[in-house]
Amino acid sequence: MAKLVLIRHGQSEWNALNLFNGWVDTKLSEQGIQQARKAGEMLAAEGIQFDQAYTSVLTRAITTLHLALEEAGQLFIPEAKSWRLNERHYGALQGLNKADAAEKWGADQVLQWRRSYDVLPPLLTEQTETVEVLGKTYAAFDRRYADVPEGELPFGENLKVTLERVLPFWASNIEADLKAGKNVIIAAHGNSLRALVKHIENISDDDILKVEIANGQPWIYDFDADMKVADKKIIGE
Ligand SMILES: O=C(O)[C@@H](CO)OP(=O)(O)O
Repeated sequence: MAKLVLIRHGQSEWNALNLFNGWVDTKLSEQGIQQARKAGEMLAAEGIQFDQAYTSVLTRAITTLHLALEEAGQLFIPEAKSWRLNERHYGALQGLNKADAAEKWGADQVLQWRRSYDVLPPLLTEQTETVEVLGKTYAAFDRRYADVPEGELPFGENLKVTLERVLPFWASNIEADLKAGKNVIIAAHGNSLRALVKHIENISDDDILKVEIANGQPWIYDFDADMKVADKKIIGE
């Protein structure tokens, strides 16, 4: 039986400010750092021995993985990073305050953008766009995306599109490891993990709207030999 642990990164500086984050590369807040360490302690208490780690190319997820594995005494395991595990790309909403957006466009529209399966956010138009927040300029894209296949670089995604770009990596790496009996840990993001959870648990397009994944709370799945979920628990709730 192989185990899969999903961890959403600890609170980011932009989560704390209630800003749309998406692909903007923000850091963990102090609280986020503590949440990541706590997740590692809880995983150590579970006694899980990991064989492989995966994360996105965004700092908040990578840092969370490293802090958690350090606490669990398993920083030595192999790790791979992929843009396919990045947060859903929030398009032109990136850097905006979520409460301000709800006032401007209405709470229901913002809920659809944030949680629906197939409503797209307003899209970016140029690869060179930047986001200005509190006097700092953030690039929408940089050289870490140089290997993204032609035409696949997103300018804004809904959960459906996010799932479509996560799935090839799931099949080629994560599922392949689990089938080989390896225990896998993934540190990623609220919406890239919601997409994975939808796939793993076969959740309907409507019901996925209600699924929330909290910062730093590990979701632990046990898979049987046929890749069916034999057990699932969320720790630290
Ligand atoms: O801002 C974001 O990128 C995500 C996750 O932090 O936000 P939301 O929960 O609104 O999808």
